[in-house]
Amino acid sequence: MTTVTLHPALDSGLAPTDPAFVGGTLVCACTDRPVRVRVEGQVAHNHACGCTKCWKPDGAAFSVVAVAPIDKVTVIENGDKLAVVDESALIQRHACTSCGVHMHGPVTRKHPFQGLSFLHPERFEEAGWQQPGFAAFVSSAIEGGVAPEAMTEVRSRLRDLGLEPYDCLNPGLMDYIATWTVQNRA
Ligand SMILES: N[C@@H](CCC(=O)N[C@@H](CSCO)C(=O)NCC(=O)O)C(=O)O
Ligand SMILES: [Zn+2]
Ligand SMILES: [Zn+2]
Repeated sequence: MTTVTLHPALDSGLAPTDPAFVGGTLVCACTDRPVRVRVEGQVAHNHACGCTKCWKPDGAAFSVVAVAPIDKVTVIENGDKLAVVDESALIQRHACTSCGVHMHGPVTRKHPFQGLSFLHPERFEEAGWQQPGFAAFVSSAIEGGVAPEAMTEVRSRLRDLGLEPYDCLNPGLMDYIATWTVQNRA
């Protein structure tokens, strides 16, 4: 049986979250002119995501992705290297055109997540960022190439890490989306 690589920040156990983390700088993988993005404050709702849209390190089946308010996220260096991956997507993922790392993903459209930017906190130069709390879009990992037969083991390993696996978002976020939908009916 081949063991699926979940993600480098998951496979060897989660690092501690620092309650005093005040923010930091995300850096892409380029050695030449890396893109840097400043984030003020701690990230929220960090999760492992199995969807095909989120950026993953080479060989990883999951991304690690969190949110911060758009106004707390600023591109500070080499932003000319960024391009939007898919203009039609809800999350406007800005990727480094040299190394491919997604550096920020604002949601500006009318949506429950409007005003949030999706970030990959493992790209922080600093330690202490909020660790993932659940696993989302787990079944979508099959779309990304994980063998269906491996999914029982994948879900079991996620649970062992304390990351309850869901095939969409977690119940708190799904309830939030549904509540917003009711309140915003035309
Ligand atoms: N099966 C699809 C799912 C893609 C998807 O819906 N992804 C979610 C989660 S991304 C981070 O939590 C989403 O909200 N996407 C919005 C967007 O991508 O703009 C697949 O795997 O492709
Ligand atoms: Zn880069
Ligand atoms: Zn995703």
